[in-house]
Amino acid sequence: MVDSSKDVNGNFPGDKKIIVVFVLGGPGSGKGTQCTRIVENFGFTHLSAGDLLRAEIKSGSENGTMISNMIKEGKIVPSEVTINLLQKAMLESGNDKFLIDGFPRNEENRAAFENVTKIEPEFVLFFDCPEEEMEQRLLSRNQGRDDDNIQTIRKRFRVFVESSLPVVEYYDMKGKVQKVDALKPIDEVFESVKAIFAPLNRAASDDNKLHYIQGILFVRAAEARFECSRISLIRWMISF
Ligand SMILES: Nc1ncnc2c1ncn2[C@@H]1O[C@H](COP(=O)(O)OP(=O)(O)OP(=O)(O)O)[C@@H](O)[C@H]1O
Ligand SMILES: O=c1ccn([C@@H]2O[C@H](COP(=O)(O)O)[C@@H](O)[C@H]2O)c(=O)[nH]1
Repeated sequence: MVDSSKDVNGNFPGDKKIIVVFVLGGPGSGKGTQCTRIVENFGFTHLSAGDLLRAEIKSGSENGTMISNMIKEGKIVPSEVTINLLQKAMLESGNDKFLIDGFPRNEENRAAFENVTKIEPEFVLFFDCPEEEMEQRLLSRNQGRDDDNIQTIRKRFRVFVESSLPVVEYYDMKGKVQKVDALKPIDEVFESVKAIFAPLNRAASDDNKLHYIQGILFVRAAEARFECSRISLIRWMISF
């Protein structure tokens, strides 16, 4: 169901802070695996751009054949298609915290997303893993994906180095990249990930406390104003 607090153009209202974390890393670096754990522990909604594109193919959409051909070749689907799917999924989720996994894939994806949504990522979670390890993981993933074959895997690696790494470098220049050693076992990788997300929870809890204190002060001020008016009224009545 679409959240009615969003406007008809699908924009998030200006006063609502939307938190977006881009999750990037080579194919098979473990992005999806770690996102599942982040969702369980930190209340984010996980949006895998690849999963959304695969669902679009299955839905029988008019873009299905084009998307399917791009995926088989390891190529990047046009920005407007992916951004549309992401925006729709964000609005439908009702959440305000998102892990956007496997996007932006190139500079054009990045600029288009920021232009359309006006959202800058909180940070980029970057899973750093050697190609040999990623290749082994993808070849034994066994999820029946059309692109988990050695020919397409090699193409995906090339696209990652040529088009996606520059996006990571762009955000690194802005001091927004949190790099994780993804070669370690799953549990150890998640220990590093937890350390990155924990401060976000603390900031949210501090924010809640601040709002609570502001609420109490507001009530006390209202009570004081009421008391002053009551005294003025009694004085006025006595003066007769
Ligand atoms: N730290 C790890 N050590 C060993 N295997 C892992 C690790 N993390 C994930 N895997 C396994 O590697 C495979 C790829 O992981 P995952 O699907 O999470 O990667 P991904 O980065 O999301 O891949 P893609 O970009 O292709 O969608 C899976 O079979 C997963 O179980
Ligand atoms: O933003 C995106 C994300 C994905 N693609 C295409 O999908 C495949 C698979 O992506 P995964 O992240 O591994 O699930 C990818 O190789 C691209 O062909 C895309 O075009 N844009």
